[in-house]
Amino acid sequence: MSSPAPSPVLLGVSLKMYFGHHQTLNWSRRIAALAGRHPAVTSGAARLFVLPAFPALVPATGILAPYGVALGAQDIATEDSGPYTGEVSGPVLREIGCRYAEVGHAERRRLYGEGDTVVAAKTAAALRNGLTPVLCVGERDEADPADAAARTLAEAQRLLGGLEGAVVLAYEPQWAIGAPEPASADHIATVCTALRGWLDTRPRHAGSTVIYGGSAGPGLLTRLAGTAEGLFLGRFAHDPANVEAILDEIRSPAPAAVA
Ligand SMILES: O=C[C@H](O)COP(=O)(O)O
Repeated sequence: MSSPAPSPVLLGVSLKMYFGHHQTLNWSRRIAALAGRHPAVTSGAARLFVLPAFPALVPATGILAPYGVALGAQDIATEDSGPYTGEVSGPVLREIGCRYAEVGHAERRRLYGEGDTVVAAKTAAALRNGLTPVLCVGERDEADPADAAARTLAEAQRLLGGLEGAVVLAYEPQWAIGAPEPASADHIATVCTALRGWLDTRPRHAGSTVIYGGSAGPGLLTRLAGTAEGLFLGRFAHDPANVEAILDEIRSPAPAAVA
């Protein structure tokens, strides 16, 4: 009997606020072309999602969605409609074709004062609107792997406590974001394994995925050897050649033998 196919590797990219509008669309065209021809994507061994700035969501969906690349927002309002100047609601994100909404990123916590209450409310907003939250969790200061796992697990438990639905849990140790190198493979494996183990005890989060972000780039997936279910990429995805190098690390299923 053949063993079941492994779950697809999930690769997400947040463009944060790095690119101009036309630059975002040009980059999206290159990623679409890559997704259309790379065997890791065309075989279903890898799934891609992209989180551009809000104004690019509609045109980038037109470019990327035909190649199976999902789109998502880098933020979401806690409320679904009303007098919330400057916010973008879950229903609108859903209406324009988003599949994901990022919540809890360290930059939003640090620069915009978002705390657990807001992060949990944004996670709930994504779930009730049929969007998969990309919920970022991770320790602020460098800690040993066991300590980092305990802190990150407690954070995930706090944020997801009363909620139900599949999430992407993005383990992003804050000290590894914007750094020259990611956390060590051993560190990432310890924390992601703890998160996965907890999710496995929660049927209400069936279908969830644990990925790693924080200076992730080519070579890391291989070093992680399946201990994370994907990567959340930042700067190192700006060059599509790096995205291609990461896809090259994902083994595509061999074509079925002709009888
Ligand atoms: O959203 C992505 C992460 O914050 C990682 O960004 P980075 O790879 O540029 O450190």
